Amino acid sequence: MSNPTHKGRITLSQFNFNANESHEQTTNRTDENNHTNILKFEDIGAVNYTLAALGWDESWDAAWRAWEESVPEAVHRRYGHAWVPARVALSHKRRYRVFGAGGEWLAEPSGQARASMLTPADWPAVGDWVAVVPRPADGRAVLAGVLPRRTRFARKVAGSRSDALVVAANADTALLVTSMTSDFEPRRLERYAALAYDSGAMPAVVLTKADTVADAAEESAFVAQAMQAVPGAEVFTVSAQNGIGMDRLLAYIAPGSTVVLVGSSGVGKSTLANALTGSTRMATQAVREDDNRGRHTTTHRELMALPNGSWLIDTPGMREVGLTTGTDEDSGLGITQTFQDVESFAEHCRYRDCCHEQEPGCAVNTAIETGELEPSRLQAYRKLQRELAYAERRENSQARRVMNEGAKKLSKHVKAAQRHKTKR
Ligand SMILES: Nc1nc2c(ncn2[C@@H]2O[C@H](COP(=O)(O)OP(=O)(O)OP(=O)(O)O)[C@@H](O)[C@H]2O)c(=O)[nH]1
Ligand SMILES: [Zn+2]
Repeated sequence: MSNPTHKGRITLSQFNFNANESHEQTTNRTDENNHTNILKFEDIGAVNYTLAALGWDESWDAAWRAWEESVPEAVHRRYGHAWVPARVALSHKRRYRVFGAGGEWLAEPSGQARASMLTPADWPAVGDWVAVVPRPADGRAVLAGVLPRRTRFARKVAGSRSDALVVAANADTALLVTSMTSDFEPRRLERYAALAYDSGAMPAVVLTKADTVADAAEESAFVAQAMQAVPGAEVFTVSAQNGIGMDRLLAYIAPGSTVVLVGSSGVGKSTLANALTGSTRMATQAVREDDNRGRHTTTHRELMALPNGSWLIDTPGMREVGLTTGTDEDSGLGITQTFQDVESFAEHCRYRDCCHEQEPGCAVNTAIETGELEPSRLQAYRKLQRELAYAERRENSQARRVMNEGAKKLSKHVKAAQRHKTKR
């Protein structure tokens, strides 16, 4: 596969940009993005990828055919002969910068597509594969549909609604980034791992700032704790400062695959993204191009090509991803996978509903007594379960409120209709 390369130059018009797509509080990072933006491309065809280079494979082919079959006849007649697959590289207020075979377009959903986007989670997200109908004349395209996602990172939309907004789609790997400093916090790593498993992406741990670690022994201690926090995950130690460990990390990221960075503020995600992409310019650093008119150029992309032919998703939204429960039956799956060790002991508890408190025959407590299991693991497990239970309760009460409101409205209607009837 040939290396994807960026060609040409993108000129950005000043546009009030809020990458979060909703009018809510933004992070510093998004604030910095507020005035750089995306919509005007002077150089159509500035990128030139093949579908395979974008991550397309046989199973996407199958998904594409299934999607085409699901599309109503009328839509087929209107667009069917002209639509092509493309991948969302940047999203902005329900407009999408997409990469397709040999070009990029600014895509907007058709009325038909819009009608099928019932909740925010149905809207396209960075990393999504979409069907677009390009209009070669002006670099724009109609977005006709979104292919079902393999994986998704979602976060709650701020406010009272419990809708989730997808901030990164179709990532194969989630790099859980944390630094080997006093910030290091195994419990947080566990939470991020649960999040990754829930998304469907495979977690790997990246321990940053290796240059600040005193010696090999200290580094091994960090690695050991990370391995314990995320059992079975690969652990990488890197320094973006001196480049140590970067080759090993890059080698782990398969060509054609998509990785996403997950981690708290300040752990070095942007620096890592820079080091991985080999670029010195990032989202936050728009370079002044034409002082007279105050224009800026930037290479800012949320879907970024890595030199080995893989893709990195770094969206501002990823920085606000929190624990979401979701309503699908596999919610809680993430916890199970993050706490494989705790749960494998729990299988041997005498009682199926054992809470691992004081119950007789509790295999988890036995494992703690024999030193096979760290007490902190059980504490973290309980804490995460409590948080999930809390989130579920909150969602349920929200659902009840919505239902109550609906019922009130309905009874108003019924009463009004009855009054109307009796009048007549
Ligand atoms: N010594 C050292 N410092 C680093 C390294 N990587 C990042 N830093 C520093 O850590 C600080 C935070 O790095 P960022 O890359 O901005 O962290 P971030 O995770 O993107 O933070 P947010 O943008 O707030 O989410 C900066 O001062 C970096 O210079 C490293 O490998 N070694
Ligand atoms: Zn037990």
